[in-house]
Amino acid sequence: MDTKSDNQKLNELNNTCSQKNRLDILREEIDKIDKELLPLFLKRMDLCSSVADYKRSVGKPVLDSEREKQVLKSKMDLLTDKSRENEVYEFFTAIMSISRDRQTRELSRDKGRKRIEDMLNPKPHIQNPRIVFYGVKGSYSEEAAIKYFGAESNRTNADSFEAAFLSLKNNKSDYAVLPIENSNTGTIVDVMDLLEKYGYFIIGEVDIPIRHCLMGVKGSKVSDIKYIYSHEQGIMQSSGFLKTLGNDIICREYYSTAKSAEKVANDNNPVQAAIAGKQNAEIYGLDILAEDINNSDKNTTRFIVVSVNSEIDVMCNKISAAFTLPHESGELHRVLACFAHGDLNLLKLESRPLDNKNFEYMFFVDYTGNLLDEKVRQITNNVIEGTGEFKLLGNYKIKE
Ligand SMILES: O=C(O)C(=O)C[C@]1(C(=O)O)C=C[C@@H](O)C=C1
Repeated sequence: MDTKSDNQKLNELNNTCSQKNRLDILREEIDKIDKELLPLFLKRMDLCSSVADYKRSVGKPVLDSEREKQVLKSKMDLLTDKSRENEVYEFFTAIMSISRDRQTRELSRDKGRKRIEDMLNPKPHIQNPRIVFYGVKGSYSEEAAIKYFGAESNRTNADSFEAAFLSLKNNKSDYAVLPIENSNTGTIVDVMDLLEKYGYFIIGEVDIPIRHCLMGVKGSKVSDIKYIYSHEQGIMQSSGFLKTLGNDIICREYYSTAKSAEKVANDNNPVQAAIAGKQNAEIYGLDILAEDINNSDKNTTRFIVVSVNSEIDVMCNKISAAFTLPHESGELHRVLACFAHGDLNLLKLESRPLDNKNFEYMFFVDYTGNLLDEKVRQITNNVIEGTGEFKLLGNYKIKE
C-alpha cells in the first residue's frame, strides 16, 4: 500500500496553511477596498435618485444612451493600461444598469401613486352616452354593450382595440366596451397594455356567455366547408369541434368573429364558413351549420367599460391592477401578504410573460375594495412599495 511519509504530510499541511493565510490576506484587502467602495456606491445611487426626480419633473426617460456612452468613454480615457478596458467597461455598465433599475422603480412608484390621485378625481356618469365597441356589428362586444347600456344605446364600432381607445381620446365616444378576459383562454393582454398606454379607467364590467356557431352561406352544408374563418380565440375555443371535421379543413385567423361572418357573407362562397355568435347569422344572412360548438359550455368572456375619467363612487368594490416584481424569491409572497393582512379578497391572480424579459412576468390582480377608503389606499400603497412597475387599471362595481 502506498502511504505518504510524515514529511510529505507536514509539507502539504504547511502549504495548505500558507495558501489559506494568503487567501485570508487577499480577502482582507478586498474587504478594505469594498469598505471604501460601498459609501461611494451608495452616494452615486443617491445622486441617480435625484436625477430620477429631475427626469420626472421634465418628463425625460430613464435611459440616456448618449450619457452612458460618455460615462464609459471617460473611464476608458482615464486608463493607462488598455488591457483593462473590458473589465472597466463591464463594471461601469453594470453600475449604470443598477442605477437605471432604481430610477425606473422610483418613477413607476410615483406613477402608481399619481394614478391613485387621478382615480380619486371622478367625473359623473354620462347620460345617453356614445358607445364604441370592438368589432363589427353583431360582435360579442356589441352584445356586451347592449347588456350594459341597453338595446337603444347609441353605438358605433371600432376595427381594432386601439381604434376604440382613439375614439375615446378624440372625444368621438364616451365609453368603450372591450373584451378583457375569457374563462378558457385568459386575459386579453393587448387591452391591458392599451389601458396603461392611454391611462384610461375601467368603470364597469359585464359578462357574456360565449356560444359559438359555425355558419355558412345560405344552403351550404358542413360537408362543403373547406375554409373556416374566425378570431384566433374563436378557433381555439372550438378546437374540439374542429377536430371532428377532419384534417382537410383549413382554419384562418381573422380580425374578429363577427368580421369573419361578414367576410363569409360578402365572399358568398359555399366552401367558406365562420365561427361566430348566433346573432351574426341573422345580421349577415347566413345559415347556422352547427350550434354551441365551443369546448366548454361555461365559456364566458368578461368585457370592460372604459372611460377617459374615473367614475369611482362608494358603490365600487373591485380594483384591477397589474404589476411586475423584482426577480427574487419571496417577492410575490410579500405582495400577497399585503392583501391578506389588509383583509382584501384577491379575486384573480394571473401571470403573463413579459415581452422584453425571458421568464419574468407581469401579474394581473383583481381585489375587493374601494380606493375612497383610506385603509384600501394604504394597502394599495404598500403593494406599490413592494412591486416594480404598478399599473392601477380601475376601481368599479362587480357585475351583478
Ligand atoms: O445621467 C443620467 O441621466 C443618469 O440617469 C445616470 C446614469 C448613470 O448611472 O450614470 C443612469 C442612467 C442613464 O442611462 C445614464 C446615466
